[in-house]
Amino acid sequence: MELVLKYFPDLTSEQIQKFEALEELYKDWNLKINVVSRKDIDELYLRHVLHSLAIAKVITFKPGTKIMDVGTGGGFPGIPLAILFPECSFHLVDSIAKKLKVVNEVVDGLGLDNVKTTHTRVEEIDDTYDFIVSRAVAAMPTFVRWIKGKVSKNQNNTLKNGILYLKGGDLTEELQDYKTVTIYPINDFYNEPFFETKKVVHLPIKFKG
Ligand SMILES: C[S@@+](CC[C@H](N)C(=O)[O-])C[C@H]1O[C@@H](n2cnc3c(N)ncnc32)[C@H](O)[C@@H]1O
Repeated sequence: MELVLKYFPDLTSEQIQKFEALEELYKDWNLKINVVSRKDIDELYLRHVLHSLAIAKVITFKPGTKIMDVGTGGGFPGIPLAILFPECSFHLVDSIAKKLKVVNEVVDGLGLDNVKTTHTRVEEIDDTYDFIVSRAVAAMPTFVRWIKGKVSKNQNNTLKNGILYLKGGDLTEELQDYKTVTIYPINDFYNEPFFETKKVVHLPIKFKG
């Protein structure tokens, strides 16, 4: 938890209490339903919480911003972001029910009333969002196809509406077709070896009309 405070020193006591409660909740639920690997559970704050919150180093979501986390798995990046931005709404979607069982338990345990979850493939979602966040779900061309028509036009934030994706490695080839993409190396925000090759990718989405 000190790691989170190191990079997010302005958390409220309520946010600190929720981030502290996360570890216990995940440890308990992970014993029953394994959604987070053992190594990752031991380094939950580095590998999951801080990594998810890298998106918040790129953008401060304004109150009322509507966000979908596609392929949330055990709740990342959606749950840490929902704690950090309690006045934004988060829709966490995954195609595997047992993962969402854990997410629902954590959401209830933390009393996160700005989070809803849906068990479905994202292609089936019929709604629009200001931003779509994600980590480790699909290659960008596939991902962009999945979320087509799901990004809304309203722009109240500092970044243009679209995708904020957590990705690692060399992205030159995968992202070469996207002229409007911006890549933020996470080690510009955090000084931790774990993030050495990791990035936040912002891809604004054009919409019709
Ligand atoms: C490697 S896991 C990543 C989970 C989480 N985002 C994280 O980083 O810890 C990929 C997740 O995407 C989900 N997924 C894959 N394709 C999907 C789709 N079309 N719609 C919804 N979820 C999908 C899988 O069920 C899985 O939970």
